[in-house]
Amino acid sequence: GAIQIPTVSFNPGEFNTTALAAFGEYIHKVFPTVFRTSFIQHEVVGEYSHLFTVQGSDPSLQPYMLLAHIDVVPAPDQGWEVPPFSGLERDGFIYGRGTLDNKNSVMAILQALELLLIRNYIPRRSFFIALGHDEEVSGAHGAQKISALLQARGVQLAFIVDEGSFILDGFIPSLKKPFAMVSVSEKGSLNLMLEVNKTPGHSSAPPKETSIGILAAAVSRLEQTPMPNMFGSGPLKMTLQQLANEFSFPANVIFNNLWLFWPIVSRLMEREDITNALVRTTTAVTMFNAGIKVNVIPPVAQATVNFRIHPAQTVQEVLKLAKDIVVDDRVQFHVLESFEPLPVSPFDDQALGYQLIRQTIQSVFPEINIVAPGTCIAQTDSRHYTNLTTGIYRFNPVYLQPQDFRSIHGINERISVQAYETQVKFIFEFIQNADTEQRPVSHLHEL
Ligand SMILES: CC/C=C\C/C=C\C/C=C\C/C=C\C/C=C\C/C=C\CCC(=O)N[C@@H](Cc1ccccc1)C(=O)O
Ligand SMILES: [Zn+2]
Ligand SMILES: [Zn+2]
Repeated sequence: GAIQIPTVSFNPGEFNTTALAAFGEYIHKVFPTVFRTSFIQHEVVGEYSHLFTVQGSDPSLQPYMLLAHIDVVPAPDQGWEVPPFSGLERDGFIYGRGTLDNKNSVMAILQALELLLIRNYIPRRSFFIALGHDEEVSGAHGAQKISALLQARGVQLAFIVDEGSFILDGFIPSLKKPFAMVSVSEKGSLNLMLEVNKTPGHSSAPPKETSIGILAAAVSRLEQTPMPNMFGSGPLKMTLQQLANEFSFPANVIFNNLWLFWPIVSRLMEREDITNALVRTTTAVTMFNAGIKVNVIPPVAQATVNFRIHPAQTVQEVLKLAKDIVVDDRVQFHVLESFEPLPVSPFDDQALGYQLIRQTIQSVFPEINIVAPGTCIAQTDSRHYTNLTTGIYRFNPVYLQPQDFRSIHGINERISVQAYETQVKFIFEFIQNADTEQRPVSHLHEL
C-alpha cells in the first residue's frame, strides 16, 4: 500500500503534494493503535513530515530517535519488470520505488510500534520517530524543520538511527561472508557550477576555442585527476581490520597487516567504484548545458560537478583542489551548495546507540558475526540533526548485494517479504533492547 502512493520528490520545493497528503492518511488507516495511544503525540511538521513523540515511563532515560523518509525519487516505467508504483509481489519480492529507499523503514518502524502497542508494551525510554518528506531533495522542509522544533523544545538525544548502510553481501570479492556495516560518519558534498563566457558570433569564422571546448577541457581535467586517496583517515581502516579474518588467503594476511600493506590496500580500494568512493572525495560531472543554435558560437557553457567529500577533508579544501586542477582563469567557479562531512560518531563499548544496534543484529541475524563501523557514501536526513546528538548511526537491517545497491534510485528496486518481516522484527527488538539495562557486551568475533 505504501509503495502504491507516488510520493515523488522532483526538485527542492517540488513534490507530489497530493501523494504526500495521501500517505499521511494511509498511515493513520493502517496503524490505528499508534495514532490513538495516549502516550504517543503525533505532529505534522512542514506540511507533510511526521513527528511522533513516544513518552516513555522512565524520564531519567535519555530519549533517542528513529529516522526514515516517505519521499522517493522519480521512477519512469521503462526497464521495470513490474510497474514501479504497483507494489506488486512477485516470487516472494515486493517490487517498487521506495522498497529499499526508504518506505521499508517508514513502514517497519510504524509496524513494529503498532505490534508492541497491541501487546500492551509500554516503553521505558522515550523516543521520537521522524519521517521526513523531502529527503531526496535535501530535507530543508522536513528534517531541518523537525530538528529546529526539537531544539526549540530543548531536546537532546542519546542517539539517532537512520538509513544509509546495510548488511553488505558480495561487495568485496575475497570476503567470504556478509557483514553488517553501521555507518558512523557521512560524506559531505559540494555542488560546483563551472561557467565559461565568450562573445557569440557566426560559426563560419569560429575562434580557436569556444566556451564549450574550454569548459569540456576543464571538466575532463577534473575527471582525469581524482582527488587524493585518503585511505588511513576515517573509519575505513577500522572496518577492514575488523573484517581481516573473514578474508580468504592471502587477503587475510594483507588486511591483518595494514601497517605493512596499506599502500597495496589503498590501491586495491580504488579499483571498484563503491570502494573508491570510500577512500576519496569523488568527482561526478552531472550536468552540462551549452549552445543555442547549430550556427551560433555559444555565448555561455555551464557544467555542474557533484563532489562527495571524504570525512577527512573540508569543503574549502576540495574547492581549492578543484581550482588547482582546472587552472584556467577563463573558467568561473560558482558554489551552488555545500555540506561538510559529518563527524565520526562514537562506536566504542560505551556508545549506547552503536551497542544497541550491534546487540540487536546479534539477536536477529545470528549468522552475522561481524558488525563494523563505516562511512555512508551518500547523504541522509540525519545530517540535519547534529545539533541534537553526537551519536548518529546509519543502518538498515536488510541484506544488500551489489545488484540491490544499483536498484536504489535505479530500476527494479525490491525487497523480499522475508527481509521486510525481519526488518520489522529488528525494530521490534531494538525498541525493547533500548529499554533494558545496558552492560558492556562482548564482541562476537572475540568469543
Ligand atoms: C570495507 C567496506 C567495503 C564495502 C562496502 C562499501 C560501500 C558500501 C556499499 C553499499 C552502500 C551502502 C549503503 C548506501 C548508500 C546509499 C543508500 C542509502 C541512502 C541514500 C540516501 C540518498 O540518496 N541521499 C541523497 C541525499 C541528497 C538529495 C539531494 C541533494 C543532496 C543530497 C544523496 O546523497 O544524493
Ligand atoms: Zn533514502
Ligand atoms: Zn534515495
